[in-house]
Amino acid sequence: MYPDHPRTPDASDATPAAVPALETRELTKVYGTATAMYDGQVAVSGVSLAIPRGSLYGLVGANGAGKTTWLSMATGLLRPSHGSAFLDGHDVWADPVAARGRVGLLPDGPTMSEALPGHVALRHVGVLQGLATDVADARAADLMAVFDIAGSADKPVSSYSAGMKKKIGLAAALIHSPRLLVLDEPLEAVDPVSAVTIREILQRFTATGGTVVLSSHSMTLIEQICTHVAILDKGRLVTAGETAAVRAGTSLESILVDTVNKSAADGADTAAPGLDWLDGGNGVR
Ligand SMILES: Nc1ncnc2c1ncn2[C@@H]1O[C@H](COP(=O)(O)OP(=O)(O)OP(=O)(O)O)[C@@H](O)[C@H]1O
Repeated sequence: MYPDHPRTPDASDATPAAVPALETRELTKVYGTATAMYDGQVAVSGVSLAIPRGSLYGLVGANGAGKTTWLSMATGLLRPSHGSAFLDGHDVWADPVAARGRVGLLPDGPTMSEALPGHVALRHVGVLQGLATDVADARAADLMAVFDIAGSADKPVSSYSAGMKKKIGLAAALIHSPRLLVLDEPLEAVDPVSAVTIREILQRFTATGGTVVLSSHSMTLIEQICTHVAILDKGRLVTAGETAAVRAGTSLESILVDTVNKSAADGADTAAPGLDWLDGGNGVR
């Protein structure tokens, strides 16, 4: 039932297993230009992380923790302020063609021309990734069937629901059968049935030698399918490792909540306001 095209062999298949699929060293992003009045927004601060090949690596953190910024820098979508990133040992900025060809990306935002019908948009992505047109068409059809959006193949992507756009974005990330998948919140807005399918595809992908890095706010998803997990808080890497070791017998949710609460308490100079006025409409307006 799943797309079953073998990954195209290339020189990268000779990469030693010890070389991480993705590695960042001291990766840092400061948005904006620092002035006398403004320090700039430090979104990611000195994150060094190695993603082992064959792992299904989860990235978690509160809203604004820096997940999207780190993923974007790690894959060459966003230039870092400092530090470096490597895909299969290739420097993302010094050797962009070799590095970026290895990765299938589901970024936070549109990945294709949304004015095009879904199957045409996917064909374009496949051809841009070096596939012959007939191969791209066949894979687009396979992927749209698996993700249950084949019935909308002739409709423009702009007319798709949020979940359908997520699924066609995932199809675009998979179409060239990459070695590494980097997915920003792949299950956001996706229905439960499709979510099961996607989880199975990701697990199958790693079982056949691929590597997946994904961000998610679903601790259940991370606990159930991720071999490894990293926690970001306010742009800093708090902890990373095998999921069981990071959990250490407790839940990821409680670790994340404790981490965020502790750093909020450390940074607060006054107690957060309550919402006493939110009383079901019974109080004084
Ligand atoms: N283009 C930008 N310009 C300025 N600041 C930005 C920009 N993009 C993100 N930020 C800031 O960088 C920080 C990290 O944002 P980022 O989107 O990476 O977090 P995230 O962990 O992916 O959040 P979420 O879970 O809400 O998607 C936040 O403080 C955010 O406001």
